[in-house]
Amino acid sequence: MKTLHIATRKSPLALWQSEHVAARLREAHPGLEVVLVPMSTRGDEVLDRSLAAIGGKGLFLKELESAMQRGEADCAVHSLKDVPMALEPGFALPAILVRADSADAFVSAAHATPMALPPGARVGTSSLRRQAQLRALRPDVQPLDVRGNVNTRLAKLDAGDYDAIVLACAGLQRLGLERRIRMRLDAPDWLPAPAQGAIAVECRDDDAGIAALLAALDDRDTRLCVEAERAMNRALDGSCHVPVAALARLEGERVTLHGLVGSAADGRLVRACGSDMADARERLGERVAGDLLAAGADRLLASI
Ligand SMILES: NCc1[nH]cc(CCC(=O)O)c1CC(=O)O
Repeated sequence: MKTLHIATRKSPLALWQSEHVAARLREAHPGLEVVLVPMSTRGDEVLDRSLAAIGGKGLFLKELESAMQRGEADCAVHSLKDVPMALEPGFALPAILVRADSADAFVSAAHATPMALPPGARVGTSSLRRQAQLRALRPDVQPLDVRGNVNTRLAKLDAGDYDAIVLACAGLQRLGLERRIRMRLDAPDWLPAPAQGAIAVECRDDDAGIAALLAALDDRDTRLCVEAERAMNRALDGSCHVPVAALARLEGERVTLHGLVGSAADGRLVRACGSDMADARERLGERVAGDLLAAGADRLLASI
């Protein structure tokens, strides 16, 4: 086989994840040459506006997808939580790697937990999902935007711009920064982004040879869980643009899914939970989404 080219973003976390995929591919296919093709995306370059304002999650993928269409790359590595619920036509995700830590992390030098923050504390997170859950716990703290990669956000915390920030445990662990985690924010009380902690590999859907190579890295248990989470998110996307969080767990052949939608403005949260056989994971996701809407997620949207 020729050399496999992996398109990747250039942030330290993106490069770690792509090197990880490259190493797993070399193990799975001895003799296969794998190289990275690092590139910049609009989501990385435009840092002065919120992601929602410049076009959403898809911005991290577009340049990588164009490289695959031009034949400059065979596949691209993503954090699955940054991949839109509807993939661009012509692309597929043949590999979802075994999930790392899915939890969010509370990061602060001075304060051990969100409850220990002083009144009015400044907490850096641009994620409306994290802002809503923070305000539910501590209505008095001020969530403030912080864009940029993980290292940039930590540098802003260290410079005193914030009293604390919230990041994904998985990103900190991959970068060797696990010591920065003061407290894990665990499910079901605090829920992460759908598919947080899972790495996915994308390729063109007409490239059966590449898809077969990548499929060697696919982890069935992770896929079953993230498909339930993403089905829930997809079902809500049509009806509301509010922060969504979800986490599914597999026990035997049963998937249990916790979901919530929230308001970043006032910290109201609506929660739902359900469980079903793994085969019915997408219907489970849709059912939990329906329960969230029935429990008030629709009214929450109307009041925003
Ligand atoms: N939004 C950026 C992003 N995308 C994926 C991760 C973490 C790694 C993962 O979820 O697999 C992060 C950083 C963060 O949220 O702290």
